[in-house]
Amino acid sequence: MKVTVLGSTGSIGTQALDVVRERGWSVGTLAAGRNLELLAAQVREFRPEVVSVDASVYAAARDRLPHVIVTSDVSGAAVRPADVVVNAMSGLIGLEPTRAALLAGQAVALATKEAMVTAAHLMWEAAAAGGGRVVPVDSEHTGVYQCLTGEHIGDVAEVILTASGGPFRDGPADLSRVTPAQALKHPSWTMGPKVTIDSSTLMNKGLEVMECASLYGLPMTQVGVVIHPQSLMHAAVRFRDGSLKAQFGPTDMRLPIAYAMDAAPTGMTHPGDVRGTRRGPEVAGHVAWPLRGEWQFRDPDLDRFPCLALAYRAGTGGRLLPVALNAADEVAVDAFLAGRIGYLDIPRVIGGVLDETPAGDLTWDTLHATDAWARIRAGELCGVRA
Ligand SMILES: NC(=O)C1=CN([C@@H]2O[C@H](COP(=O)(O)OP(=O)(O)OC[C@H]3O[C@@H](n4cnc5c(N)ncnc54)[C@H](OP(=O)(O)O)[C@@H]3O)[C@@H](O)[C@H]2O)C=CC1
Ligand SMILES: CC(=O)[C@@H](O)[C@H](O)COP(=O)(O)O
Ligand SMILES: [Mn+2]
Repeated sequence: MKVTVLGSTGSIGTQALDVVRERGWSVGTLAAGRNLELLAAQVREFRPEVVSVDASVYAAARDRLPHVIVTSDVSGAAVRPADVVVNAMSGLIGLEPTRAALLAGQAVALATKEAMVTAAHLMWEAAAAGGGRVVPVDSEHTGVYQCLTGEHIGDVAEVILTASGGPFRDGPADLSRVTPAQALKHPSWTMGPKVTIDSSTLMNKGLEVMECASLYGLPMTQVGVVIHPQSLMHAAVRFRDGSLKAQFGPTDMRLPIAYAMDAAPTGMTHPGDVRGTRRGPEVAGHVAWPLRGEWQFRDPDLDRFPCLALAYRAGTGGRLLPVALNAADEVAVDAFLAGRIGYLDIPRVIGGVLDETPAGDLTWDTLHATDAWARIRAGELCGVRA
């Protein structure tokens, strides 16, 4: 199998290449941002024909990688011939390459949750127009996909996504003095900085509720969240007869990545279009992972973690609110990591932006205009400490 990995130097990207190595697949195209050191090592090992890098390091990349075609056109990289395209870019920058890949009829293993959060119907339109297919990489959404395999989407009563609860699930009571270093200590997963901070505020789970509704064509009211500190159950689906099916697995993203790569060529062309897949061989020695210990489940505390409520608000309101929420969150998380705002300013900034988001329908033009506006407004609100 020939693979493209966008965001190859990140947490998901490097693990996708672990799967490629373990399975003996080949790599045709890699896209990274600015980490030329790691990209050069990946080029030496996997020998892609083309690499894409962020425009700011294009000249340096050409000097450093003379034996490979270098571009800064990541959407162009996304449409190059491949059996599967793994999109592991973080943030809204991953949107255009996802759309380009779907329009070009690619099979996409999609980690970039922002695509389905902000622009689901534009993604599905692109898939319909170009013949592209998509399977989610996100651990909860592959869990839902696997639970839905062989079922009828009309029989779903509720989907439940698990959340670890993040590093502050049991304290401190006062979150106002939380530091970036504390928030970056995820209790169960090792991930990139943006998604790790989002996990600590429960915004990650809020984005995932929206992602789930978009992928499976469900209303927000049918997607719930439960805190499960062990991060071993990833999702469950409750059916109308009262039966509950759950997906469990070790906390290792290589399993969802491998599953999505196997499933993408027969993946979804429209919401809820779950076909399943023949599973590939054992991933990272996990077949015998032990069923031991205590597994706990409890409700999330929306007062302590207002980001989750903000995400439900944006997802339920729909239209341009998810775009504004996503942009405001990206700006607020950056500002928190840079020490410019406090931890509790994150929901304050996002809520302020949502309050002022103009009404309007989602198109590519309104998406980009709203994203640009929300980033500016969030930046202004970051300058104002509560
Ligand atoms: N990490 C995880 O376990 C999980 C992540 N996800 C989702 O997957 C996505 C990726 O997350 P994660 O891997 O943690 O993020 P990281 O921050 O670790 O990685 C982001 C990747 O995007 C690359 N990138 C930045 N700019 C560009 C560009 N212009 N062109 C191409 N690539 C670029 C970065 O490159 P560079 O470093 O070279 O600048 C890096 O390779 C997110 O949407 C996240 O929510 C979902 C479930 C689990
Ligand atoms: C691995 C994965 O899918 C992450 O999105 C994970 O869900 C983050 O952990 P939280 O449950 O703390 O958000
Ligand atoms: Mn997840």
